[in-house]
Amino acid sequence: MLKNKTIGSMLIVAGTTIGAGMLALPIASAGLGFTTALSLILLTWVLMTYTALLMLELHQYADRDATLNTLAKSWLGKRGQWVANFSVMFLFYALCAAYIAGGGAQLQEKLNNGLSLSLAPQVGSVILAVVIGTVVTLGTSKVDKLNRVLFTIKVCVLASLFYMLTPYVHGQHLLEMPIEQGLILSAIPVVFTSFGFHGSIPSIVKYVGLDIKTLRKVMVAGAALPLVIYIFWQLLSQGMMSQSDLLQSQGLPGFVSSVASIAHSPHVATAVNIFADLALATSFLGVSLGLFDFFADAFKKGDGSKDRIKTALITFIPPLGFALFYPQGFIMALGYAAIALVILAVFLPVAMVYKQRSSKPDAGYQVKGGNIGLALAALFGVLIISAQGLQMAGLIPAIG
Ligand SMILES: N[C@@H](Cc1ccccc1)C(=O)O
Repeated sequence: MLKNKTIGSMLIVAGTTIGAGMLALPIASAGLGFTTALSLILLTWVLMTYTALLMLELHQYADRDATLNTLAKSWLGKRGQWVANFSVMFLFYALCAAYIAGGGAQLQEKLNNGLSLSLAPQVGSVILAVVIGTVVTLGTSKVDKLNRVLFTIKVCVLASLFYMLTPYVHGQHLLEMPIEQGLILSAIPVVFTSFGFHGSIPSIVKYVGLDIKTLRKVMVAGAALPLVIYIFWQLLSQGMMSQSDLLQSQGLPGFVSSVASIAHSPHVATAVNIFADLALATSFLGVSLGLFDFFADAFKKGDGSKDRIKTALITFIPPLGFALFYPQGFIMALGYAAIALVILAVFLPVAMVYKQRSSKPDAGYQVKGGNIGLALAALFGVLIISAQGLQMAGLIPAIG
């Protein structure tokens, strides 16, 4: 059973991580050249795995169902708790709203085409929110089961895409250098967000139990799988087109049609679209699970069905409302999501672990790297926030 949960949890981590961010990667890193993009991806992966392990270092002394709210309260006091709660809610509501709006529109289009209906996009959003909301309310083991199915299909679709596209990769495209140094800074927040899953760590701890050895495996493997997939994805996207062609593609649909026309195959476009839908679905599952458990803890809701339904309403109604009434307002909110993610996935773990290590010198599990590791992680956090700030102020090119 535990082994089963270990694999399931690893897939929840990988499924949450591989989402909208991966779809944005080829365009976000278009002007970097393969080597630079690869270095940035590797560096971000190290950072995110490191901070996920820091979270485990914290969880080992806390209750099994502790969340960022309780951890921040005990290590950083009321103000820290406030910052933690605000960043979790901001990040998760923004992501859920974006998934509901984006996924809902895709679902509506499929229903209309498949069943010759003429539903409004909002209907798609409502259906998507109700389906995912029901699964999350039914419990983590149901999320695990659905996620396994979706994730397996997602990997198969991706594998067939890789198979179809590899012949079109040209080595010389991979040797291109960055077009403009500023583009590196612009790509940082997108790459960083694409490796994000940290809000779901407390849910995984609650599900697996406080077995730090197993949890470490879950985090390391769960973050390594996206790394491998992202590297292949970069090889394909940057190997098939020159940087200038990539830079000219108009968002994801433009990128998909260029790829499909290079491969002379409509199947490629279908596969990318299916993959995009599944990426949104698994990421939405993981993110809403994290938000659900966060609220259950914050409002002291139990695991009875009445309480779970109440928690589900707090989790899903606000982002659904935003998605229905302000479908476009989220591009901006997503820009800020990177900042909330730096707070939640870098600054808070670093600060809490620093405090915990000073008060418990003979700690059980301790991530390697000491204070230098903590300082470097914090420094990267500052760099990411600065990159996002410069982009918002219009001082470096914005992408996506
Ligand atoms: N990594 C996710 C986004 C995400 C960030 C932070 C937490 C959870 C999910 C994506 O690419 O879509």
